Amino acid sequence: MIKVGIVGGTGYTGVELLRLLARHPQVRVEAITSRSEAGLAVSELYPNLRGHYDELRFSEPDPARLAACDAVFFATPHGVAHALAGDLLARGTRVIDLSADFRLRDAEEWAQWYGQPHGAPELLDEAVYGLPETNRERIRTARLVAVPGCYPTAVQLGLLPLLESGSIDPGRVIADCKSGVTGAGRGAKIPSLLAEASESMKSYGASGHRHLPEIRQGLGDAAGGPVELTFVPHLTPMIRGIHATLYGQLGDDAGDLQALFERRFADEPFVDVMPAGSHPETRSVKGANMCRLAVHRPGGGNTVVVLSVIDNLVKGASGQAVHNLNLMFGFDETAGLDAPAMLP
Ligand SMILES: NC(=O)C1=CN([C@@H]2O[C@H](COP(=O)(O)OP(=O)(O)OC[C@H]3O[C@@H](n4cnc5c(N)ncnc54)[C@H](OP(=O)(O)O)[C@@H]3O)[C@@H](O)[C@H]2O)C=CC1
Ligand SMILES: CC(=O)N[C@@H](CCC(=O)OP(=O)(O)O)C(=O)O
Repeated sequence: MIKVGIVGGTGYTGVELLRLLARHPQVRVEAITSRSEAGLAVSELYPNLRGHYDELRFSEPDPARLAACDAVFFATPHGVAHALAGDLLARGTRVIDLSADFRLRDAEEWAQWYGQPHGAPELLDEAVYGLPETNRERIRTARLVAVPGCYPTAVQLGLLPLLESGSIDPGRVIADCKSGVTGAGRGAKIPSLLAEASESMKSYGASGHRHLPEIRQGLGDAAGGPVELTFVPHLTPMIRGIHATLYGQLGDDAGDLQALFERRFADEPFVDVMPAGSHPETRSVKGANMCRLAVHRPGGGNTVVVLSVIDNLVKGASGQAVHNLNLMFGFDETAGLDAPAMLP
């Protein structure tokens, strides 16, 4: 049994960590922080957790208490892990960061996209990008893991087989993505109000979203060179879910794409390549640590269309974070993560 801490326990990804870890046989949540709810019992704020964490209360972030844990999750806005991760690592606590603080390898690029200087550039060399489907072996020994963003997870998984095999032109890739409103976090924001977000849909960040450099970095690694990506995110009136529709231009010698995808993900417990002709729905992954993919070649032409769905809070954040924890501590990869999706 290991002890874990969660910084940012009142947000959507924090409470999702609690829900998943409640079923984890080898993990005990020892500390959970919130500055605004310090002193409150977890089960009082989140009655769905009654009976699971009855002794646990939110507390102010206390470095000594966090350092007594084997691992600490950061489910906080960007910048928070920059400030605290170095101290925890120095005291022997491993860090799993759900924010974007350590996802980009280049501190200058991070500063440009996040509008503030990188707060811990000295840790970037040892940070491991926590996409198990590409980095499994490095994650096992990592002390600091940067859990990928939600859009970056859905987009990279959908494009990896095509770019790794050189099947598509890396100069012309399009990712048209839709997210539910929990992607924007639990903080009060006007665009997340029911009257603003329901019965409507809109794009945002079309000329540059902060996930663009992260996705480009990952796809570039897969392709072995730069990838020109057009990425347009949209806000849709659903609570959870990401739907990515991905377009690539095939070369003349593209083979059996269905077989390519099935081979690439044959041993992956959290990627499901659906039968040819499928159209995965976001509700088929709601609450589950799963990415469902379908690959299409409309009219047998040169454009490949990949459909990729995840739950932004599970495979797009907290579930993937627990998967990383399982790898880092040598647990069964699926521990705490074997629940199927909820339908409807
Ligand atoms: N929502 C999603 O779908 C996804 C989110 N992420 C990332 O995960 C992180 C958390 O997201 P989400 O759960 O949605 O965010 P929320 O806004 O819902 O929650 C943020 C949490 O962080 C705490 N917090 C805020 N500021 C600080 C601070 N300065 N020091 C310590 N704690 C702080 C808050 O509690 P309090 O203020 O009380 O301390 C709260 O518990 C973000 O970086 C986000 O980008 C990644 C993938 C998907
Ligand atoms: C709907 C919505 O607002 N989504 C967020 C992305 C989700 C997220 O939390 O970003 P990370 O994965 O990088 O942490 C956005 O576009 O900024």
